[in-house]
Amino acid sequence: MLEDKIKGTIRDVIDFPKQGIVFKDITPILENPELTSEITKAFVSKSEVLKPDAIIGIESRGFFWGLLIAQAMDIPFIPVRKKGKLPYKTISYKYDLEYGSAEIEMHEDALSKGMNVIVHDDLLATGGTAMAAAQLVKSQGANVVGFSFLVNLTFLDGEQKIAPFSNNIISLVNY
Ligand SMILES: O=P(O)(O)OC[C@H]1O[C@H](OP(=O)(O)OP(=O)(O)O)[C@H](O)[C@@H]1O
Ligand SMILES: Nc1ncnc2[nH]cnc12
Repeated sequence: MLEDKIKGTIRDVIDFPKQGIVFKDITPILENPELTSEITKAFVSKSEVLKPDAIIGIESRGFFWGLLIAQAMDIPFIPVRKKGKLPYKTISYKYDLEYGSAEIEMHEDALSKGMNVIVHDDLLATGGTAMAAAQLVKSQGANVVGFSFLVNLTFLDGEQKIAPFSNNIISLVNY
């Protein structure tokens, strides 16, 4: 089963980046092209029914599959980046993380009104990051038709935070 293969490949790193955090390191998956491609196909088959016009990928680990999914679906990929990284005019949103706080940005012309998008990231923890990205989407008059994550840390209840934007929450692996 794909979930077992993913779980068997993810590496737990204890106390990174802070004491008490068990960090889910997905980099061993990226070293396995076959598994990476299998994951892309799984995301695409679960995303197709939502008929998105674009995939929003969140820096930095949301870029790994975000672009692969968008390419496979032949739709645009839109990067959401940490503050100060995007060169053109931006809109921004501040949020809390499992281990700190951050601010993310999107180019102000990246979305147009009425567009339907999926917000993608590697991992859902408290949901602060995905919610911030969804806020950026909504502020542009576009719609979040779903979220997709490789990993959902269900014990942190991130789904509760993002469900008001869309109930379509795809996750390939749950802990
Ligand atoms: O649901 P949340 O509590 O908001 O946490 C999830 C976010 O945290 C991680 O990113 P991180 O900020 O560590 O940055 P990175 O992807 O650049 O490593 C992860 O990739 C998600 O973006
Ligand atoms: N425990 C965790 N592992 C990997 N990425 C994370 N992002 C937020 N919490 C995380």
